[in-house]
Amino acid sequence: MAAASIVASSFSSACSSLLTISSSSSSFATTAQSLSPSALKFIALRKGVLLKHKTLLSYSSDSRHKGREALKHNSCVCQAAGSAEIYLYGACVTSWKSMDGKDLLFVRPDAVFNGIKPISGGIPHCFPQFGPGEIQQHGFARNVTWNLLSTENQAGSPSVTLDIEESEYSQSMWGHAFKATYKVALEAERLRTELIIKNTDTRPFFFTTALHTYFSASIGGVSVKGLKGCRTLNKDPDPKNPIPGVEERDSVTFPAFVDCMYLNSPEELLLENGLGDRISIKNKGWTDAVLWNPYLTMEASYNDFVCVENAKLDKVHLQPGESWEAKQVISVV
Ligand SMILES: O=P(O)(O)OC[C@H]1O[C@H](O)[C@H](O)[C@@H](O)[C@@H]1O
Repeated sequence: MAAASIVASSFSSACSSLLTISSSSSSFATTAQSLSPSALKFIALRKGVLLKHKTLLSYSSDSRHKGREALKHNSCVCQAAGSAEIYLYGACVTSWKSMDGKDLLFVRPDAVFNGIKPISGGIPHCFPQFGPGEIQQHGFARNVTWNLLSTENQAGSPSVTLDIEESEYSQSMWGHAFKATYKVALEAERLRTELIIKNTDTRPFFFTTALHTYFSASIGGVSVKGLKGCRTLNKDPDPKNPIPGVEERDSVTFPAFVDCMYLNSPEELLLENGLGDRISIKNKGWTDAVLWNPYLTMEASYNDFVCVENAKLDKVHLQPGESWEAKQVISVV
């Protein structure tokens, strides 16, 4: 799409770029913004038409989230029926607001938006490795800038599609050619994501992966239902040597530190976030789940979020030309 390619080329050198998608009954807008120390570039699309493209010469960097507030301040997006923000850096969805304007995702107060480390919050990717292992914790997909491939507005559901391929940086730690394609679509009271990993190499490879979703919460009131009977690998106390077990509770709560992997989890989990919201987390292809709350190891913020992560913890083996695909839909129920 022409407008999308303008967005991509305008922002290729930027250190941090943001897409905002929003929907309402009568209008649709996608904006892409980019921040560099001296210039903020801004593009707004409405019904697929390029509306604005301008460069602002300064921004304030003194907000808690270094640049995030400045970016939001300069966006012009209708939020009547929900909205979502996606950074090209890490293809990280940093905000998903429902109709009433409440943000159901959480960004940690220690998050930075300067491209120096992964954005700590929202929905970061873990790829091509979940957790510790041969390469850096949670892989590299969360700390590289993705390309904006296209934007769409299908039946009032705005979406963006991003991708990454191997680079000198990725090959310095994982020597394979691949393509990861990630689509994020905003629907009424739902956020849908689709991830496709393709082996574009001449040799087979394997990977593990996850969507490390941070939900806004009041941890004392949080419960996750749907995991009873699952085999577990408890990463507490040693993430490198998880302890096997079986989940026996109907409803998992968070009275202390939690870091646990659930194998062959169901296609739907129900999260009560302790703030009055009941959130359905559905998936296809994400066969496992991870629950994490750092408790007092992150004293400043542990009370305000819970991570419920769709994951693929068994190695996915792909032959040359093969693809793996998984979908997640989160919705307020
Ligand atoms: O600090 P990060 O690298 O983002 O990882 C944060 C957490 O992610 C997952 O939930 C893992 O299960 C945890 O062991 C890890 O501490």
